[in-house]
Amino acid sequence: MQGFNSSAHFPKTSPLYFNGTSPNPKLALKFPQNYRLCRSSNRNLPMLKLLSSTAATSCRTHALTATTFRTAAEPAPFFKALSQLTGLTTRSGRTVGYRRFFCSDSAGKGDEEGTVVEAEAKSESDGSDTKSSSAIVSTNPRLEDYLSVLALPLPHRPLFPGFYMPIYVKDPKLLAALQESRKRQAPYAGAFLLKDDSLTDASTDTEKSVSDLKGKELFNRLHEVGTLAQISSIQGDQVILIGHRRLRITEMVSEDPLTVKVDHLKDKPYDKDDDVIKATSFEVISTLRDVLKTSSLWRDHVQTYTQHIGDFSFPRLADFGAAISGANKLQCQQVLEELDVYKRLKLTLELVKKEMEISKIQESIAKAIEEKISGEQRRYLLNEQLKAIKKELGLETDDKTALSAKFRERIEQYKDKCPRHVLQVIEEELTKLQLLEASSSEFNVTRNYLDWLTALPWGNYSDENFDVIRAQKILDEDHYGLNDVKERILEFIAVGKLRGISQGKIICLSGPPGVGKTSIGRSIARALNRKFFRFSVGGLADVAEIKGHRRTYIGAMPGKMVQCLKNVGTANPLVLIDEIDKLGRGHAGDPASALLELLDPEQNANFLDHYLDVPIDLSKVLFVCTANVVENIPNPLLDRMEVIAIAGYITDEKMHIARDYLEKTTREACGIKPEQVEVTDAALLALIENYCREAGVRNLQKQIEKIYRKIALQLVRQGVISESAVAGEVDAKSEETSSDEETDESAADSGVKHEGSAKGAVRVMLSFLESVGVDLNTVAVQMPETEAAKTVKRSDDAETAETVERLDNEEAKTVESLDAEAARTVERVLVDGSNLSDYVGKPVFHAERIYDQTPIGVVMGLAWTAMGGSTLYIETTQVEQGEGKGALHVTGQLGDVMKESAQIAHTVARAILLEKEPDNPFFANSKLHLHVPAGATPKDGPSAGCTMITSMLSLAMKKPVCEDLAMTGEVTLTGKVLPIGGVR
Ligand SMILES: Nc1ncnc2c1ncn2[C@@H]1O[C@H](COP(=O)(O)OP(=O)(O)OP(=O)(O)O)[C@@H](O)[C@H]1O
Repeated sequence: MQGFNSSAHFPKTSPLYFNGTSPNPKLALKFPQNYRLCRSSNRNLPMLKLLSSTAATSCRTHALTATTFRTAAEPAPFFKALSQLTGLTTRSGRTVGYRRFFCSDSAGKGDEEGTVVEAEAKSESDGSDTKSSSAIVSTNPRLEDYLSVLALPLPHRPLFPGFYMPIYVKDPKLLAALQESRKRQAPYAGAFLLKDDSLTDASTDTEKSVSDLKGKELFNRLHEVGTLAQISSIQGDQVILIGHRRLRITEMVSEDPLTVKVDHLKDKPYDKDDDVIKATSFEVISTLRDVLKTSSLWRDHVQTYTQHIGDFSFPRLADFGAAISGANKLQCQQVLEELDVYKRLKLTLELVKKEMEISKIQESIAKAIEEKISGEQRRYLLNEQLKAIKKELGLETDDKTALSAKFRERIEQYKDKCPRHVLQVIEEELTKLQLLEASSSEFNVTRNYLDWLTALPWGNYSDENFDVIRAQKILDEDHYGLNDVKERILEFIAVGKLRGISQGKIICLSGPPGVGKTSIGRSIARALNRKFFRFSVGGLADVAEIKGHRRTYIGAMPGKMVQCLKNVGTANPLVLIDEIDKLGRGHAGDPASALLELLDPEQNANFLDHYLDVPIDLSKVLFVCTANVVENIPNPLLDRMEVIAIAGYITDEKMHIARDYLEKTTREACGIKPEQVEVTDAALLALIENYCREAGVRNLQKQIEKIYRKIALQLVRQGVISESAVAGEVDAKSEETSSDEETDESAADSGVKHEGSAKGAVRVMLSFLESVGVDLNTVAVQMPETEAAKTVKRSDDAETAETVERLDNEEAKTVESLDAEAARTVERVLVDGSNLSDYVGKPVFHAERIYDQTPIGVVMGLAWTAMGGSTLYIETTQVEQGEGKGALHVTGQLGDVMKESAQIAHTVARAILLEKEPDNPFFANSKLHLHVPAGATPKDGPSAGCTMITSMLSLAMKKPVCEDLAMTGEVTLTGKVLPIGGVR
């Protein structure tokens, strides 16, 4: 124990070796299990080679115990390098402390054979005074005696000498063999990297599949070069291995568990003073140092290494670099297989350089993210500071205060009219708002709620107009006819005038499309001076659309009525509920029932919207609904409505509407002046009869728009042509004018000449005055000048003014005449029956009159169609005659009802004939064929009954029916004609 600091205490821990030296069993007899002695060959200082107590599973190092330090005065080169590498400084003197280096001399050994025995032997041969006990003699085999070892497959990375590695052994036989060998004091095995299976994906080559490999198969999959591994501990199926020296498999000994014969490999001899090797190793160290600066992971590795490595050498450095690099297993295996130290160092250098690049990228990524985060934090902080400063200076109140102030200001205007309970709710919500955190979701809910609550026009009504005359004027202005509707509105106004207030009512306008239901609604609002709001409920299936969502839902909204009130800003608007007969019915409740609450005058004074949650008064709202088919309106709703039917327009009404309303508005919309166009009555009539036969006027309006658009284009085109013609003429005229100007210039010249003669006369006069002795110095100077100037001026001014005036007049005349000419060229566009098809295309409908004279057995009937109605013929002919052949055959795509009604007609006609001509056996002996053209159009209904009877009787009695007579009506079996509906 000479030279050994016996005062040091070492914890007894499991022996995990990082130094690559084998634990000497001899020593184990003398020293505590977890340390052993070596010495620095330089100064013969005993060196305690600490055996790491690092727990294999946690990779934590606990072995921080007393070791001796080398003095700083004699630092070995690698010691210095690695001292820098770890960033730790050594303390000079033989201080007992944390071990941070290893003996550089041992590097010269170039192999991990530096066992204690050898170290002792070496120290003895060096003649050092530190003597180990040579009495300790090993009875166990030395490392090189292990020539046949169990082969352990390593799936992920090779094991480098000096490193430990935990592996999991799933194969129970192999595990038992390992345990057995441990017991036999020969805890060594061979660890070999597994080759990738060419058939399976490397990533699926899991531990399990590794354990499935056995015998020869496993043998073939092992890399030849591996590591002699000490089995440090076995816990369950976890085996901790410590790498010692390189091995090469020579042959297989036994299959299960796989045992192989091995050669122990030694590094090729090298010159440790070789400059290239030194330089390469320095480069490896310096690169490692660079990586260390950025990678904390590496720092741990290096620290562990420097703490526990015993023999520093070039080969060891190469192994170390490769082992801690993130290189893939094949690259690591390459390093393991390389026995040439210089080449191994080079390979390692490549790997650590790559690592360096990766760590640089890692650093830049980390930096970028850090910068981003810190930038956002900074901005947030600054914003908060800014807010605080502004608040302190009184420049800005915080969000909450500003919001509360806004809401208070809004409600201030309705304070007197707003119901008390609403004011109370608003106040409560405002208080709540102040207490809530601005970033919380509840804050947003409250803010939105207050926004809606304060935006409604509480008690704000528009001034109603009770002037019946004015209202009538407005209604007539916008719509022709519709007297029922107009009358009802005037009644409503009259009642309102007498009572002083108007009550909300529900009017339902029903009728075919395009008869003006929607547009009259707008007109009524105008006549009553109410705000207008329209919403269509066609296809509406969600009750929430009417009653609103509950506030608890994300994105909750109030219903349509609340939206309407906010929109119009008054509490008594006219609300047009369009297409009420097309209300949808979905899973989300029954919208018809929700509308009931909205429309019912009994209930809507306290209409409760789910979102708003405070009752609102809708009793002053005038509801107007529109529907195409009244029968489709849910009964409870229909009950509460006052239905006004608009039947559709007859041709005469359509003519008026087209002439006085549609044409006017379309003309204005197209920017055409009334005098520029004329659409004749014949054209309008043709348009109505041959193009637009529907009950409403929407299609008629479209056709008129079509005509006017075409006229507009025609006018613009003509305008362009005549403009260019005018421009041509103006050019010609201006040329003429310029030649006139030239003439005037010559006239001006003659003026000058004239002026010249005037000046001559003055001169004669002056010489005369001189001759009579008058001192005319001044006079003479002034006189002729003044005179001359005056003369010249007069002549100049007069002439020029005259010329200009003349020219102006001429130009004005030219422009005027050209304008007139242009106006003449842009002619009035005339649309009449003959050119109507140029504007609207070929007629859609043709005259239905097929016969000028209806033959026997043919009668004209009336039919109801979606367009309103039309006429059709019913024809009957005799097919066969003979005793008892009486029968009826019907064609023309007739529905069941119509077929039945044909049978009834046959029976009734027979009865009538029997009554009128008892001797006529026509029906009994004739097979009849009844047809209703056009065969492509499906027809149904009972109302053709009387027409069919007439047609059959006409045939039976051989009498034609009057050609301008049409009929319709269902007939009973006894011959009674039932009343019809829907005909105006
Ligand atoms: N009596 C009329 N006088 C003047 N214009 C009319 C008249 N009737 C309808 N119109 C015009 O016809 C056009 C179509 O009318 P509107 O859209 O109101 O029809 P509607 O009955 O509401 O149809 P739908 O049932 O399809 O909604 C409007 O431009 C309207 O001005």
